[in-house]
Amino acid sequence: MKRLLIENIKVITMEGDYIIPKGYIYIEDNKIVKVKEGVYEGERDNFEVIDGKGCVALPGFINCHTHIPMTLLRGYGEGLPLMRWLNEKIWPFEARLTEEDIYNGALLGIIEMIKSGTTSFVDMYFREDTIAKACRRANIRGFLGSPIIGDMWERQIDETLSLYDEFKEDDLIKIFIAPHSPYTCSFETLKKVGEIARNYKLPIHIHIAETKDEVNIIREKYNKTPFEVCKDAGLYDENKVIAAHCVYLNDDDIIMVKNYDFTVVYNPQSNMKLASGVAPIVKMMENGINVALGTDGASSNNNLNMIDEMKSASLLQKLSFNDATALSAYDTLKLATVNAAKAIGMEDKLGKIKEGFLADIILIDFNKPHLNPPTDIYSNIVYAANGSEIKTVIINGKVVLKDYKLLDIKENETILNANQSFIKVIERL
Ligand SMILES: CSC[C@H]1O[C@@H](n2cnc3c(O)ncnc32)[C@H](O)[C@@H]1O
Ligand SMILES: [Zn+2]
Repeated sequence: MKRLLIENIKVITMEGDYIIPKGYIYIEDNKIVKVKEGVYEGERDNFEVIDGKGCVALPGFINCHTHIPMTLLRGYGEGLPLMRWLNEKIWPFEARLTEEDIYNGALLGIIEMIKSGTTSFVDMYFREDTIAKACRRANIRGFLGSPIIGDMWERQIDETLSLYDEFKEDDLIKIFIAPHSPYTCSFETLKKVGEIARNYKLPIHIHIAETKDEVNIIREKYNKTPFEVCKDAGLYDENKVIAAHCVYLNDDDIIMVKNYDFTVVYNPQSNMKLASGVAPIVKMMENGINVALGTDGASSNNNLNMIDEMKSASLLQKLSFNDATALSAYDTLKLATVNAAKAIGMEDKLGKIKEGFLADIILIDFNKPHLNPPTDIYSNIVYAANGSEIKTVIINGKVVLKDYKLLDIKENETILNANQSFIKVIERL
């Protein structure tokens, strides 16, 4: 059995607002066995010990909406709104990606995420089998959905089912079903996806109501809102749904989705960058809808940093509702941890530092000028931190980042490979 002890540590448990001012976290294999105030007094033979002095422990962040290999498209297709961005720049580039490029982009994204405190991500992209390999290489949790989009949907559903077969016993990888959106999937496709999700108990990961253009396209085709179309196709019935964006929803949509197991994933930076709009997150939360947080792909953000995203998330709601009390720092932290764990059906295993939970933990180094004085640690993490303070990252009980250094992955080589992939794709265009 592997034993890991983190001592002299302040712990933000995310169990209510319970903070342990100075204590220890004791981990056996991949589970948290003890979280306690004070000094560990048991025996110490065969232990890995981390001194957490000056650090704050937090559950690892769960990025609930990504397209991880899109790190290769960082800075590509700048300055366009969604539909032009996709049609003119992104989709032609993606059509030329090889499996190797996808692996290189995924590994680059994964190390960027680990170094900024993310320990799980919910992804939608081509070749999730390859992305799973990158997850295993880096020891990160991936909730992976192979896209269902356009006319090839029957073959794409088969792909999802074979991935499900391959990974159903996996510790780190879980397979989701991922219809791209109501504007790129037919009604028949959405119906079939709903059925498959029910039969195999696969959570659904989809984009809904991201832009006004989408709402207009759907209104013209169906005379309904995007949320109504998905409901009428039976997508929500008995299924767990994780819907990215949800910028444009009316009061009836809000009342409708709150009756289902439905999580809205707020992507503030992507929505600002593509000028898609501001999702009414405060209103959704007041109505009891679960809200989580995602970065979206690196091409519409342009990073995968959840600390950065939290700051935008909170500030944008305050500005949009003209209310400084809106989306507090603590509630914003919940979007990236507790609410995210609920979104992926892991609320009894992830999102808190709690006995019996999986050991996905990050240590934030508060010995930094910009994090002092530590008057309000929630506010310092959400508004003052920038990700560069993530000193140690533990995923599934394994230390993957220690003293700011990745233990198992060569960072420079990963960067080089991704840059070479980008150049090769451009040559193929
Ligand atoms: C078919 S895999 C996922 C697909 O989605 C594209 N994408 C990336 N960001 C967005 C977004 O904000 N809205 C809609 N689609 C998006 C990505 O480029 C892939 O083609
Ligand atoms: Zn997206």
